[in-house]
Amino acid sequence: MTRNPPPPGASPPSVQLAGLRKRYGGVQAVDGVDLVVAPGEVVALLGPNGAGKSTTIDMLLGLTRPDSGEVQLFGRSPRQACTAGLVGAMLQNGGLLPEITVGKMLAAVRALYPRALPTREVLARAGVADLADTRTDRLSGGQRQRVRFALALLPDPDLIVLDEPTAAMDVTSRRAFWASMRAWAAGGRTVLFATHYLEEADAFADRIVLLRRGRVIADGPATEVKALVGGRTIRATLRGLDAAGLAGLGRLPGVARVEGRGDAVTLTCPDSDAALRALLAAHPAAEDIEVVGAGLEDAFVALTTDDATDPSARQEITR
Ligand SMILES: Nc1ncnc2c1ncn2[C@@H]1O[C@H](COP(=O)(O)OP(=O)(O)OP(=O)(O)O)[C@@H](O)[C@H]1O
Repeated sequence: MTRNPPPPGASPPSVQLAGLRKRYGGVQAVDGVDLVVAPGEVVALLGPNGAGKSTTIDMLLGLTRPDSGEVQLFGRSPRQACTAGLVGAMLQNGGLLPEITVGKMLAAVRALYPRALPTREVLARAGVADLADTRTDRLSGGQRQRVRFALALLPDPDLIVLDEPTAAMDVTSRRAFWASMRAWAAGGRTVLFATHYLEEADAFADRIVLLRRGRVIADGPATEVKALVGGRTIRATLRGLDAAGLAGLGRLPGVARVEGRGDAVTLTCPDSDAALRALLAAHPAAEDIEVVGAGLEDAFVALTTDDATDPSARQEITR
């Protein structure tokens, strides 16, 4: 990552995280995250429960102080960037003002920003114009989320940060939400969003940052990360395989993860062709060989959960 100042005239990155760490008691929630997001990028922070997505986002926004490391947004501290109205955020537990209509709430919050979009425009952009006269305590879970999205759009920010934005939405609301978001981002704005869903990251982001146990384990274009996690599974019977032999399978080319149960082994493979050749070379007596396509979600879960037989096998996908 670049820690030098940008050349004169170049715009600074929208987000620059360097060596970010945060520990809660015995849990290392974030363990050395480096990330640079350029203006106009749409980045998904992807990872299972507890991977450190929300903690990273809270530090990025200046809501949680890192134990060590640095955060810069547009070359400024998070507080300076937020005060200047450069950043809009939609967090998991953000509240809405009670006993007031959506329209009135947006107008009240709008007055706090140095520059802000007209309330009517924000209602339309967030797809909640029909909720302007609805009281905030009468909104459904999905509607609340979309109103919170409207709040995030109010300052007309250059960067929007969303922590699991579609968590309470049904399929129709999800689609409508992403359509609004796409239209907003099309103007060259930067978007960083956290999600558990690989499909959602793939559909919307042009770059995926995969987190596991507070660390970045993959970072690249959605297509590359998908290829990394969306491989195939090889199953085979290897008679008399011991623990060392099982660990050895995890080191074969093209293999990301290995599981063994008795004589039956299952290999999760980003490159099943290379893995199969290597498997047959190492174990010519292998029997009952099957190669099956892994669903993207299944492969993602396999690569990011903590119950792998041989943790060293997963180092192959670390960049
Ligand atoms: N305030 C806190 N106090 C103690 N532990 C915390 C706190 N916040 C987070 N953690 C722990 O830090 C780890 C990372 O949590 P974090 O919420 O950042 O993960 P996440 O990827 O956002 O998960 P989820 O998808 O469930 O929201 C977890 O083990 C969590 O229990």
